[in-house]
Amino acid sequence: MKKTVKVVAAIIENENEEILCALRSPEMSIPNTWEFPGGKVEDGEDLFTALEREITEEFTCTIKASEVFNENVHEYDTFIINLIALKANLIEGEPTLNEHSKVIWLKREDLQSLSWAPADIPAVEQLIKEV
Ligand SMILES: Nc1nc2c([nH]c(=O)n2[C@H]2C[C@H](O)[C@@H](COP(=O)(O)OP(=O)(O)OP(=O)(O)O)O2)c(=O)[nH]1
Repeated sequence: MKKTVKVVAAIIENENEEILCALRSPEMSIPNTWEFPGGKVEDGEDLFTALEREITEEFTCTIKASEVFNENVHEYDTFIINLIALKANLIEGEPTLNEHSKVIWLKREDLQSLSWAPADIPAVEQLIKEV
């Protein structure tokens, strides 16, 4: 049976109404795809704490997660992901690359120009519909 992993991802919007998008590196799983940055929730950890921890680890900046925006279950070849996208605000610092290949800020209408990790498509579609 495939394992189900619970993953939190951050929808971070800047003052220009642009959303932070991160490119997974060739060394990461699901390489060279775009994602909302985040990672796996550890046992006993709440979603908000998990996301704030992951962003500090991966980008050396501080966010505050505010609310659940989209939740989706997607089956990959080797595992099932329960992807929970949370709205979040950048509190301190700017995203610095530690593991990812690239980050960019994109307007909602331009999000579909990227090659997203398949599990992220529902969150991308909801963002485009949002305004
Ligand atoms: N962070 C993140 N992961 C995503 C998204 N969409 C998606 O399919 N994934 C997948 C990629 C990975 O297989 C998994 C998350 O793992 P990760 O590598 O980002 O998390 P992690 O830091 O906790 O992982 P690890 O180092 O413990 O392996 O979920 C997304 O939008 N954000």
